[in-house]
Amino acid sequence: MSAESEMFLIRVPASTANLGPGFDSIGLALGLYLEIHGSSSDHWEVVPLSEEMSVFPRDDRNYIVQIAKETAASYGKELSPCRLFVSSEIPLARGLGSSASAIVAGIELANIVGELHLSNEEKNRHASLFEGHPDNAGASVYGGLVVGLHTEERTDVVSFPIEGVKVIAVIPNFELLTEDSRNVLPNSLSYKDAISGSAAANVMLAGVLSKDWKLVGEMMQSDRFHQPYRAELVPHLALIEEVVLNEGGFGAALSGAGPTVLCLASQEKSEGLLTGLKNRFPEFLVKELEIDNDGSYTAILSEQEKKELKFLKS
Ligand SMILES: Nc1ncnc2c1ncn2[C@@H]1O[C@H](COP(=O)(O)OP(=O)(O)OP(=O)(O)O)[C@@H](O)[C@H]1O
Ligand SMILES: N[C@@H](CCO)C(=O)O
Repeated sequence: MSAESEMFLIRVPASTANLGPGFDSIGLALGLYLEIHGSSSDHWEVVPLSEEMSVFPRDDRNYIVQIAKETAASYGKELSPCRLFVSSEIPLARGLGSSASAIVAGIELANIVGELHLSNEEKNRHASLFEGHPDNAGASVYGGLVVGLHTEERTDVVSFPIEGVKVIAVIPNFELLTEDSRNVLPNSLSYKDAISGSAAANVMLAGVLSKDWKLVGEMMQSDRFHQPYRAELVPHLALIEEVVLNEGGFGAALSGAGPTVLCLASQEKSEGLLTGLKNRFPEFLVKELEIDNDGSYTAILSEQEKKELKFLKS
C-alpha cells in the first residue's frame, strides 16, 4: 500500500464448522461479515464501529493487529502503523467463526500493508496454523464449502460454491468458548466409531456434491467425533433436531464448537422451519443466513467510496 491517504477495505465472512461429522475439516462460509476500513497512521489505532468490537483492545494489542504483525514478521517485514475502523456482524463465542474471521482479517491486513502478495493457499496455511484447524479459517478465506486437512507439515483445502439450500442459524443468548467446548472431547475414539464417523463425513460430502440435501441432513446428525461429547453443553441441540424433523427440514448440527445450531432446509420448507424454531426458542436469535461463496476480500477504496463512508463524517 503506497499513498498516505489511501483507504483499504477488508471484508471477511463468518463460518460454520464441522456440519456434524466433518469435525475440524469441513466448513461453510456464511453471509455475516467482519469489516475493516484502514489507512496509514503514525501509530496503531483500532476504532470499534460496532458494539461487539468495543470489548477489544484499541491499539496494537488487538488480536487482528497481533496476527497481522506476526504474519508480516514471518516474511521479514515490519508493518507501518494503521488506523483501523472495525465492525462485525459475527457474534462472539457463538460458533460462527469470529476468531477465525479476526485471524483471516489480520492476514489480509498484513498482505495489503506489507505488500506480501499472498495466495489464498498461503493465507489459509497461516490462518489454519493460528486456528489449529482449517474448517473456519478455510471457509473465511475461500468462501463456499471447504474440505480440509491441516497438519504441522501442510494444509490442504478444496472449496466448492454452494447453491440451492437454505441455512437457518439458532443462536443462543449465551457464549460457549471453543476452548471449553474442546475440553470435553475424548483423547481417543474406538476404531468402530472412527470408521463410522469418517464414513458419515464421506457420505455427507458426497451428498453435497450430488445436491442430495436430504442425505446431507441425515449425515449431519450421524457424527461420532464431537457432538455426543458436547451434548450436555448444548441441550438445545437435540430439541432443535426434533423441530427440524417435524418441520420437514433436512437436518441440524452444532455450528463449530457451539452453542449455535446450524439447520439446513429446502426453499419450500425454510419459512415454516424458521417460524417453528422462533416459536420453540423465543429466547434465542433465529435467523436465515446467506451462504458466502466469495471468501475474504480486500480492495483499495476510490475517493468517491471514501466520501460515502458515514463514520468518517461523524
Ligand atoms: N473481531 C475481533 N477482533 C479482535 N479480536 C477478536 C475478534 N474476534 C475474536 N477475537 C479474539 O479471539 C478470541 C476468541 O474469540 P471468541 O470470543 O469469538 O471465541 P471463540 O471461541 O473463538 O468463538 P467462535 O466460535 O466465534 O470462534 C477473543 O477473546 C479475542 O481475543
Ligand atoms: N472444528 C472446531 C471448530 C471451532 O470453531 C470445533 O468443533 O471445535
